[in-house]
Amino acid sequence: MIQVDRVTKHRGGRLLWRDLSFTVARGEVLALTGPSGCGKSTLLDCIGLIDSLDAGTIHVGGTDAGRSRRRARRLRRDHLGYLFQDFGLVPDMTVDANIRIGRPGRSRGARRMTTAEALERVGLAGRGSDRAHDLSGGEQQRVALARLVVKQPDVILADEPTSALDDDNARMVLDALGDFASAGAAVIVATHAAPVAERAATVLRLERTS
Ligand SMILES: Nc1ncnc2c1ncn2[C@@H]1O[C@H](COP(=O)(O)OP(=O)(O)OP(=O)(O)O)[C@@H](O)[C@H]1O
Repeated sequence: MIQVDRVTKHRGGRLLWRDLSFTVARGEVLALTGPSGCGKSTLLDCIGLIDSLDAGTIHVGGTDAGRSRRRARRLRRDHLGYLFQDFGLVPDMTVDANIRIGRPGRSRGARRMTTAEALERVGLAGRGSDRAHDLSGGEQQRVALARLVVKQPDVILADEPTSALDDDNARMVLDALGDFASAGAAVIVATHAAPVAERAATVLRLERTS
């Protein structure tokens, strides 16, 4: 589902990674680990088509967006889903509106779940008209999960998704990521947390180059 081929990236004059290649299949969870500053978030951003490479290619579902912004936009809309450490919600918007940002995505199987059903799935039934900024951190990450539940993307990119959460909410997020993979998504998680990496089928450790 994700094919990373000989990618290279510099930041601020420093080499982050050179000629890096790997693949992530549907149903697979890959953990990206390594010391602070080694470029985990940057690599996720490149795979998520919100940052650009210096060299190499990344295919998402067989398509390389290359330099085409339109193709990148389509791939983001149709295939990619994100989960961030700081939740990535629009604070002044309602929970329902935040969940709808993820659509249209791709509906796997039969009917797409409604926002109300997705909220029930993540334990937030009836909270759709609350403003995102009125929710706790754990609740906000549940909203971000509900957005993925509705969108059902083929690829989920999660950047330190549990580091701002207590143990119960962290476990819920990890269970949900496992469920997305079981349903056929390719999942990549950047993390410092050993329990997160332990759940992944594959661990890719990046090193600091200097
Ligand atoms: N917008 C930016 N402009 C210039 N340099 C940046 C920018 N964002 C990050 N960097 C630098 O790029 C390098 C890689 O950062 P990145 O956030 O990808 O690492 P990371 O492995 O995810 O780190 P952490 O584990 O601390 O989150 C760091 O040296 C960082 O200072």
